[in-house]
Amino acid sequence: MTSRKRSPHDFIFKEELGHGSYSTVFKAIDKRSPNKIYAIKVCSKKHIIKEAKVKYVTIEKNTMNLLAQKNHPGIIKLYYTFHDEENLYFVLDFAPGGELLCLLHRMGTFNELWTRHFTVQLVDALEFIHSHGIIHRDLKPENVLLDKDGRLMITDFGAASTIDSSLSDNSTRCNSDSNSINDNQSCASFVGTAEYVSPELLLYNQCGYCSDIWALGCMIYQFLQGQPPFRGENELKTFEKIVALDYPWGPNKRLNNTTSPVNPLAINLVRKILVIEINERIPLAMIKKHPYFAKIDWNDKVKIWRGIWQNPQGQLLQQSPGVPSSSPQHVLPIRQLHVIDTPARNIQITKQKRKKPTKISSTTSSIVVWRKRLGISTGKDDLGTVPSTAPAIIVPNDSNISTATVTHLSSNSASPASSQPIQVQTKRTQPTTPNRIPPKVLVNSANIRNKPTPRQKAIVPTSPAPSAPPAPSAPPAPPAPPAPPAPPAHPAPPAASAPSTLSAPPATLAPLAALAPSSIQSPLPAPSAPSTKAKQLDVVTTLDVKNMIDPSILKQDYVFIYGIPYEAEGPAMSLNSYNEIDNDLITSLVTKHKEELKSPRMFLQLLTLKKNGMLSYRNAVLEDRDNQGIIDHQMANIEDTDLSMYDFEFNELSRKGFLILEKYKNKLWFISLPSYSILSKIPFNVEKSLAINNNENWVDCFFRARQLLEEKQILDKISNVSFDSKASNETVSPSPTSKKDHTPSVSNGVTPPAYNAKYGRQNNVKQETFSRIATTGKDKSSVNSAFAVVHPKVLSGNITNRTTRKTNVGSPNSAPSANTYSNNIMPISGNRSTNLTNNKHTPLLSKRQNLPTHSSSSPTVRSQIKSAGQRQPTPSPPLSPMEFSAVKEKYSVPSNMVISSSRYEVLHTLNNSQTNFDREIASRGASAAFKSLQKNKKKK
Ligand SMILES: Nc1ncnc2c1ncn2[C@@H]1O[C@H](COP(=O)(O)OP(=O)(O)OP(=O)(O)O)[C@@H](O)[C@H]1O
Repeated sequence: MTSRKRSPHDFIFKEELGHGSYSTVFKAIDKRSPNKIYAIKVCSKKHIIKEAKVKYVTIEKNTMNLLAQKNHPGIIKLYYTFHDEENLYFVLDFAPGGELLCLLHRMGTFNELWTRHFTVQLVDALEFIHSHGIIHRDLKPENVLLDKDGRLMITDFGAASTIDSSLSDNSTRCNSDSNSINDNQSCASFVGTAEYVSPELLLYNQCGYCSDIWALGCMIYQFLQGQPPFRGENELKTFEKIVALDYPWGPNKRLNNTTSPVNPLAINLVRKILVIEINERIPLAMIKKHPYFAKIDWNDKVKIWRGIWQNPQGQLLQQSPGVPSSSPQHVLPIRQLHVIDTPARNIQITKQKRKKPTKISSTTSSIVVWRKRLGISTGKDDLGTVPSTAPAIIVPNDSNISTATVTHLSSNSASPASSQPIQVQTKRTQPTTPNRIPPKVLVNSANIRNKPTPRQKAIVPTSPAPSAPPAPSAPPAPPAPPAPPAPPAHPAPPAASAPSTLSAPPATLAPLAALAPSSIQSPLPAPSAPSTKAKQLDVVTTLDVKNMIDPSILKQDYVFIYGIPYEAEGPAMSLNSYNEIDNDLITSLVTKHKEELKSPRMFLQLLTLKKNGMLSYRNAVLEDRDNQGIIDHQMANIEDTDLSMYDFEFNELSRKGFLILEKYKNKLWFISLPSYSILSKIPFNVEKSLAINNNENWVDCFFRARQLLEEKQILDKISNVSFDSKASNETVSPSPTSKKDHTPSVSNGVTPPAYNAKYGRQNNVKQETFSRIATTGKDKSSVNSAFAVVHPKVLSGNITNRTTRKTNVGSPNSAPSANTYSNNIMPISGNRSTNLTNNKHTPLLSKRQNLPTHSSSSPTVRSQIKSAGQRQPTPSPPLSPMEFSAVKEKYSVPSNMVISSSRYEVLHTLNNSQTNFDREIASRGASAAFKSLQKNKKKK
């Protein structure tokens, strides 16, 4: 690490890359050497102290300092640290590829080659970390970032712990066949993330290098299966699964629904890692010798540390033993992945695919509660009563349950239980239904479909007219409709998206299992009759399917619709200034039409959102009353780049929620959700209950629709590409650094993405994707003032996501977890009240919260950070036609590249405004209207 004193003034702060529980990370350029781009982690001192995070910051700094002394490609390097009155600053390697988790979620699972490639790098990096006496303790795909070439870099050492050097020397730490265990106080505290926490920490308050290895095993599994092995409905259930080794294997399932068998060697490796007994858990040294890595030359660091999209097929990532050569290899070409190498990566498929792993808080309450429940002593960290004996862990009766004894490893017998062996009933073998649907899905399925929601109850009349004609608008249930696809927002357990395969054993695995060396146990259980549980699942699924009205509908419900025409006039404004302006525009229009909006409408409309993105409505009353057939009025297509969505709580008398859809140059659509009381007074018979998914929020479903479309586009592309040498020789888009030099209209450091007009337009690529997040924070207060504006044209707008731990405000790579949209969703409503009655208008678009304070930094730095964080507009330099074509040429990308929304912005802008780049901007509609509105304000 360089000792030269640096300060915030030495850097130009650009856009925010994300934030963690106690920090915000910005991209920054070194003023002294502008070619150097860093990630600067800014930690507000006040916040750190208030949230009692001092310990973690210190650990992180010390650990990274230690590791930075020796360069290792697999570790994010800490270059400088400094502080001012307000903040601490960590200057780090910039990882433009974002989190490995994002990549994984984009792809669903990694194929054989990628899994091995990343695992090899993880093992090498982990070995390096361990060789310095450091246990990471929070290894997970979220804490692994990617550099521009797709090389992974481990980060987030806030939970790290050092092994007392007296306990083991270098050779025994990681190169020997033993797994060191550390039971010193700091090491045994509860840190980590529920899904990746090791059994020794859960059971004995202990962790060691072996705990990182456990997490590595979880990650390998996740690469192959798309989600971590142990995931319960809550933390406690997750812990139960961990100590019971309860995890299923299914085929490697890709986003395009193709499946390929999992290499039995990989399964074997994971099984050797996910072992409760730490002495039996395979150590790193042995992992390297595992047949899964038979062709890896661990000494060839250059080869090992090639970026994933630098790897020509067949070199490092050779076909491995155990996998038939005919097995499908979906390897993206280099340029396909370049999309994540730019700030413009905001395709949201993935994050929505998962349930956010729960980070175990420093209070460790979950583990303490869990242990207490099981009567396990929590040793010195236990604040509760200590039982005299440690009872067996109870897991549900299952034919696969075997009993294993986990001996207590601690020499420290602080608690009476610690000297007792703990009987753990452990599922050593794979469950009989490898493809079983996770309980969560069953619960959802049953609950959602079979139990009426409050709203459903409300709209079912107490005494329906017996002669009521069948709903004319209800399309007949198709004879064998496909089961509803799992919402993209859900993690993709193999069976979740294909309920029809619930009880079927994965046939694709069978031939592969036969190929496995005899020493390797087949991952497949012997085919057995489906369990009662599975049968129940089938019944539920069948019922669900029968009950489905139209599988193409994502959501359908009764609403009041107001279409308010407005004129888009006045000069255009820059994309970057749109957000704030737009907010005011909406506020103003709501004010203007408040009387109209407040007055209840006579007729409810049945609003329908289809999975293809089409939004239409029909008059529920007329159709229902007169049986006149369905007249669907098209409103918009969700993927329309000119469409934006807003969502805020209306909270006025009977109104429950409020949603605005804006269609450029057309109308503002105000969609109001009727309250239960209104619904119950509806005079007509709606008991046919055309409502579908009415327990889900509209905006969430819009996101889902977009997500489905996005996924489809990506899958279309992925399925069309092949990974050959030709592809790898083609030009790779410029690095973010080089782009910058020629980037027009760079505000907040968001470089214009590359674009290919020919491809984007002519091939009918839907470039528009999701939005960035406008505002969010971990704490409720920040979220409460959040208001998401989603506008694809404005660098894809903003989404507020109250459940996401991290939010990359201003960074397109900040796509919020897709899962949050579908599971926890409701990104925004409830917090953005527009009090029309009092005629007070809370700003609809709140400023970003949770930023570190910068008041004591220099005005320049402050303003840089501020502008980076708050996305204030910066003037766009005009481009001459020649410059324009140079830019266009420079950023043109191969035709197989996914174009995300930000790319589209530039594409669109360049396309439409060759001569007046800085004036003719894409969002001419509402933005222009608002300009005139602003003028009016000024006049007043
Ligand atoms: N070096 C980096 N390069 C690029 N992006 C980064 C870098 N470091 C962090 N980020 C981004 O910023 C986000 C926040 O990082 P940070 O380390 O502050 O939080 P975290 O470690 O993920 O959270 P916590 O420490 O609360 O668990 C990350 O999720 C990542 O997306």
